[in-house]
This record gives sequence, structure tokens and C-alpha cells, in this order.
Amino acid sequence: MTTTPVRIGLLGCGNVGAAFVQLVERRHDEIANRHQIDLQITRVAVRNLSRERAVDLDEAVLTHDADAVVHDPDIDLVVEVIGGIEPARHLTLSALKAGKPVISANKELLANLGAEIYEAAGDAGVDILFEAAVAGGIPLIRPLRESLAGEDIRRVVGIVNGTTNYVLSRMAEEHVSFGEALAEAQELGYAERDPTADVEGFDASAKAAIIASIAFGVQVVAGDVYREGIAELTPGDLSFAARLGYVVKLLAIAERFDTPDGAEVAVRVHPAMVPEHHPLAAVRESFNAVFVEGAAVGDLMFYGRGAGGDPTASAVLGDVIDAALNLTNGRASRLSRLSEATIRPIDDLRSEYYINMDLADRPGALATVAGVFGDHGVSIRAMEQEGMGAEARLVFITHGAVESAVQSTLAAVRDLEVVDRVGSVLRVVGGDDS
Ligand SMILES: NC(=O)C1=CN([C@@H]2O[C@H](COP(=O)(O)OP(=O)(O)OC[C@H]3O[C@@H](n4cnc5c(N)ncnc54)[C@H](O)[C@@H]3O)[C@@H](O)[C@H]2O)C=CC1
Ligand SMILES: N[C@@H](CC=O)C(=O)O
Ligand code: NA
Repeated sequence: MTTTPVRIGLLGCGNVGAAFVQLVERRHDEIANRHQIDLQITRVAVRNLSRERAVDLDEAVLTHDADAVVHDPDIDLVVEVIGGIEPARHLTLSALKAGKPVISANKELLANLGAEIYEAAGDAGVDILFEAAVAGGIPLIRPLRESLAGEDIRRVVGIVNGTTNYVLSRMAEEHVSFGEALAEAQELGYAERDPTADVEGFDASAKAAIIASIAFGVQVVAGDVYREGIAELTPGDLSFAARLGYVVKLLAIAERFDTPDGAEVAVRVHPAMVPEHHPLAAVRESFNAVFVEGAAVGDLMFYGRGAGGDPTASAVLGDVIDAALNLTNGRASRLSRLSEATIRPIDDLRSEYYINMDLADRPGALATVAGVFGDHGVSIRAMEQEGMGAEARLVFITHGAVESAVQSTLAAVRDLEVVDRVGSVLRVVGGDDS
């Protein structure tokens, strides 16, 4: 059996990079046998040569000069698992311009500067593949790009950040503190180098932008995504949600609307109350799940490990094999053309809402608050009251209402003399009206 050597330049050897090296070692012979390619990790760029790392690498393979790896004539294909914008951007562009396919796990780069990267790949006629960048080990990008290429996708809803899902699971189920749960997620290799990216929803927004671009064929960048993170959530919100039959999840939602003036796209990331019987409520710890709603295919669900070295390395390796086979056959996967997007702002979107507030426990207070909701056309579906001495905590769940109407309602309610505090406001997703 003859095999074609494919020499890989690996940029970054952290959680994903080290897991990738180990996976290639484990799977090498089987891949050679099945695909007739001999995957060789020829050079590995690291930031710190002397740092202990999870894999044993020959000193001759290691370098701290990532540019030299990209330009090395002995490198056929580049894997970028450094993360962040620079130097990842210029390394990726240099590799593509040199005619080398790039496999990237870098959602931040692709969601902010994807157009530049895809154009460079198109001009050079080489692959840019990034299955690992969205929902880790779950095959999602390839199904969207290939299997669903002809589908009219209307909506994608999912849990796409493993760290925050892990934190929320640990807080809700084990009553672990936010800080402790986040430290565990970091220790397990789920979190970004700066976990603010996870906690504040930036990572999920980047993934949502990539999903929306591919699902709807339009250019959506991270800045187009409405974003709220989980940092403001309290243990009280999670237990109140549980009492009402909901689970709190950080969701990414991309929707496409047809209007007489053309299509509009709305993309958002925010914590949401999901009914406990909804399939997304059962997605725990670092698992991710993504629902895709298509006009012809109906509903699809993708589920699996969205973060962690091994699952992510699996996605990287799948792309490496694809690109290596393309390389040996002189081909490249074509990216579809992305047209300009018209973004529908969050203010115009409809949702059900969970709102909690503290108000004076005296006759008429509730009627006053309810009146303000009515004046703004926001109709209340359910309400719970819990007395607290001179105060009462009220929890409302609304029927579907437009965001701008809810925000005006909240502004007016905050001004009421009987209202001491408006607490958490969470959208409800997966209920009767959403
Ligand atoms: N950890 C996970 O579960 C997942 C991570 N990703 C993405 O994969 C990428 C890597 O993530 P991790 O491995 O978790 O991060 P990490 O922080 O563990 O690894 C990145 C490595 O790159 C090294 N590095 C930084 N600058 C460098 C340079 N100029 N040259 C060479 N090496 C350099 C760092 O020293 C570090 O070892 C990121 O884009 C991340 O968003 C994607 C999916 C899942
Ligand atoms: N930090 C990310 C890693 C995978 O993309 C996450 O927690 O999902
Ligand atoms: Na994936």
C-alpha cells in the first residue's frame, strides 16, 4: 500500500493542540490504511519552549517561531489552535496565500474577520476548514455547508458554549458557587484563555455569527449579534426558575425572516428560561446541542461534547483528513457566496419574559404594576407572589411580547413608588409563544 505523506505544521500546543497530537498518534495507522495518507506532525509552534506540556514532542519539532512553520517548504497543511486575532490572523492569511490549507478552531478570528480569510482561501484555491470552531466535536459546520446546502433554514437555536453550560449545571444541580464552577471548567480545559469570553457571551456570539453566516448565506459578524452573558445571574434566579419548571441556559439563536423588502436576520445570545421538558433543558455540563429548523427537512438536533481537548481535536482531525485528501487530489471545498445581511435589531423581536421584582406589600401595589404592563400591551401569562415582611417578591411570566414594549414597561415600572427593585429579566425560549 502506498501512502502520501502529509506534513502538518501545528500552531499552538495547549488543550486542543496537545489532544490533537495524541489523537494523530493513536489514529495514524488506521487513517493511513483507510485513506492512504501518512499524517506527520512535522513542526509545532509553541509560545514557551521550556513549558511542560501534556505531550512528549521531539525538540527538533518544536519551535517558538510560528511564521517559520507557516513558511517552511516542508509543511503542506497548517492547523491553527492558538486562538485570538493576532498572530492567528496573519499566520492564517500567510499560510493560505502560500497555498497551504488551514484547519482552524478559532471562532473569534472567523467571526470577526471571516470575509478576509475566506477570500484569501478562495483566491488561493485551498481549504479553510473550521468544524472545531463551533460546538467543538459536534459535526455542525460540515452538515450546514454540505448536507443542508439546498435547505431553506429558518432558525437555529442552541447551547454552543460548554463553559457556561457547565457552570450553570453545577450551580443549579450541586449549588456550587459561580467562581468555583468556573475554576473547574478552566481546569477541565473548556474555558477560553480569558474566560470572560465565555462568561460574557462573546464566545457564543462568535459561534452564533458563524452559524448564521453559513445557515443563511449572509455575512454576519460577531458585532451583529445581540449579547448578554451569565455573570449577572444569581443562584436565586436558578432556583426560582426550577420552582417554576424551567432551567436557565445560555442560548444562541439565529433567525431568518422574509419581509417584502427581502430577508432579515436576527442573531442573539442571552440566558434564557427553557421549560424543563424541553430537550435543551437536558443538555448538561460541557455538552452542547443545536436545533436546526429547515423548511423541507423539518427539525434536526445535533448533540455532543462542545468543549474539551479530545472532542475538539476529533473535529480538527476530521478536517485535516478532508483537507489532506483534497490536497492530494488538487481540490478544495468551495465556500458559498455570502451576501450582505440586513440585521433585525433585538428591539423588534418577540419573546416571552420572566421578570422578577420586589414591591411594597400593601393593597393595590400589584394592581398598579399589572396596570403598567397592560398600558404597554404586555400581557401576563403567570404570576407568583412571595411575601417578605413589608415587601413582596413578584415573579411574572409574560405572553409573547415585543422587546421594545417590555423595555418601556420595565422603565415605567422602575419609576413606580411601590416598586423597590426590578431584578432579573430573562427571556423564555421553548414555551408556547416562543
Ligand atoms: N478548549 C476547547 O474546548 C476549545 C477550544 N477551541 C479553540 O481552540 C483554540 C485553542 O484553544 P485551547 O487549546 O483551549 O487554548 P490554550 O490556551 O490551551 O492553547 C493555546 C496555546 O497557544 C499558545 N500560543 C500562544 N501564542 C502563540 C504563538 N504566537 N505561537 C505558538 N503558540 C502560541 C499558548 O501558549 C497555548 O499553549 C482557541 O481558538 C479556542 O477558542 C475551540 C473549541 C473548543
Ligand atoms: N470555551 C469554549 C470552548 C469551545 O469552543 C466553550 O466553553 O465552549
Ligand atoms: Na463542531
